[in-house]
Amino acid sequence: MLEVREIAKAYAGPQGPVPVLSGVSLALGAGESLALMGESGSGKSTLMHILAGLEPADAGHVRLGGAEITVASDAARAALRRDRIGLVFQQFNLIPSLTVAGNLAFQARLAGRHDPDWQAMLAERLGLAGLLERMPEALSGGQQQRVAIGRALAVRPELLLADEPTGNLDPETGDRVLDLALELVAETGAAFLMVTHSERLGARLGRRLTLAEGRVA
Ligand SMILES: Nc1ncnc2c1ncn2[C@@H]1O[C@H](COP(=O)(O)OP(=O)(O)OP(=O)(O)O)[C@@H](O)[C@H]1O
Repeated sequence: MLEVREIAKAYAGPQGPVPVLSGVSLALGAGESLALMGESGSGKSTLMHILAGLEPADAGHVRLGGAEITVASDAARAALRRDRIGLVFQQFNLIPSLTVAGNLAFQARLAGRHDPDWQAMLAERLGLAGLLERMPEALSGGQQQRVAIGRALAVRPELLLADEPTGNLDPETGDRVLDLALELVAETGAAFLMVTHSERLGARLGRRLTLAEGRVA
């Protein structure tokens, strides 16, 4: 489903290109989960941005269900991200002017796949059914992150990418949010890749992959 081959990426530095990723490969099947770990600066966020099509790679391939993300145009990458990828960040990134219901529906509507029954089921499972008309500013951190997960899953993504999704939550709330995310990705058959610094959280995912200086350790 997700196939990553020999990804390379460098950023321009004052003395020439500084390599950040050097030949990173991985594969993730439907319903599988992977914790992406490694020290600060090892390239985790850069890899995640490339997988999401938010940044181009210098070399290598990312394929999601047969579609090539790496060589697609900016517009094609944006469409792939909208239609097939769910993204969850440490900062919940909800749209402040939309209610919880509006946030949940946002990406699915853009993708032309808004399904009120599926959204209602997600809201119920995520404990958001009583909060649908609230604005994000009136939610706790854990509630906001549950909305972000619901919004990402509402589109029924093939791939759910999460960058430190529980990093801004207290450990107990973070555990509950991760439990829900793991349950829902298992049920939807999405592939799930989560960046985390936490060995404890990483151990809860199916596999772990550690980056060190831009390579698979
Ligand atoms: N836009 C950019 N321009 C130049 N260098 C960058 C850019 N983005 C990231 N880097 C550099 O690339 C390296 C990897 O960064 P990245 O954010 O991927 O690491 P990370 O493993 O996610 O770190 P952390 O755990 O601290 O978030 C770092 O040395 C960083 O300074």
